[in-house]
Amino acid sequence: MPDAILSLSNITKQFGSLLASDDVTLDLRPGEIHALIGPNGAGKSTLIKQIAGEIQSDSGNIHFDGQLINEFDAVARSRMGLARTFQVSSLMPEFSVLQNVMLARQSVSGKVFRFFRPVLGDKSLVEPAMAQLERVGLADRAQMRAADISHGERRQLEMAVALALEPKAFLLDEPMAGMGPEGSKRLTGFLDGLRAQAPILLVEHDMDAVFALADRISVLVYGRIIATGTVDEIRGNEDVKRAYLGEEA
Ligand SMILES: Nc1ncnc2c1ncn2[C@@H]1O[C@H](COP(=O)(O)OP(=O)(O)OP(=O)(O)O)[C@@H](O)[C@H]1O
Repeated sequence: MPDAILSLSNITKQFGSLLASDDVTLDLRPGEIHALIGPNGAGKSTLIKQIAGEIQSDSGNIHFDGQLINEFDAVARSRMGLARTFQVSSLMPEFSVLQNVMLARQSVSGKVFRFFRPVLGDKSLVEPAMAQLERVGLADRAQMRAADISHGERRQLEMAVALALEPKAFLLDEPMAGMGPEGSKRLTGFLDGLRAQAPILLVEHDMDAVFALADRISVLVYGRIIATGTVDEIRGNEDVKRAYLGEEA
């Protein structure tokens, strides 16, 4: 079994009397899509936030790329190559589509700028940024303001920004949300290929996408992982059917 790039051991997080993460242990291995599913309020987003460093766990350890990262803040984790995407806040709406990707590129280029202007004038960033836009199918929108593109295109742009960061792992929180059937299909195909670049921890309610993509699935219910396994194992698991999948499986 290949070494995990990301591993959580015995993570707990309590909000008042609510145990949002209850002794969670899971890992993400090279080349895989590991889906995290579960009912509303099960604690999926809370877990992603702890991995990304946005909220602190009460106990447990998180290792990423061979290091214990419990004490690292979100910026440090993202610099290490942990890419959290599909947060609209990560885009700059007034900048062009191309400029958004250029800004992401410069953050990994090692150059430090205090202001945006020098970045946007750096011609060496244009070509790699355009290449990322080509990959996600957004090259023809390069000069539009990020604020003016469609919802689906914004998702593609977030993906291009994530790619530009050259991450070692992706954390994707409901990428299919708000997408039409056509958009979901396109994104599913894209994510399928993306796992070759970096493994993906995928939180998603769209079960068609999860069953099509996941190498492994973990099921979270009331903050606890009740099962981890392949698509077939999870579909056939009686506890999972009772707690979440019901007729859907
Ligand atoms: N900052 C907070 N303070 C108090 N309670 C919180 C906080 N954040 C989340 N919760 C609670 O923790 C539980 C888990 O929430 P979380 O958003 O992680 O679930 P989820 O599985 O992502 O749900 P969904 O599928 O609806 O997005 C919920 O009961 C939620 O109300």
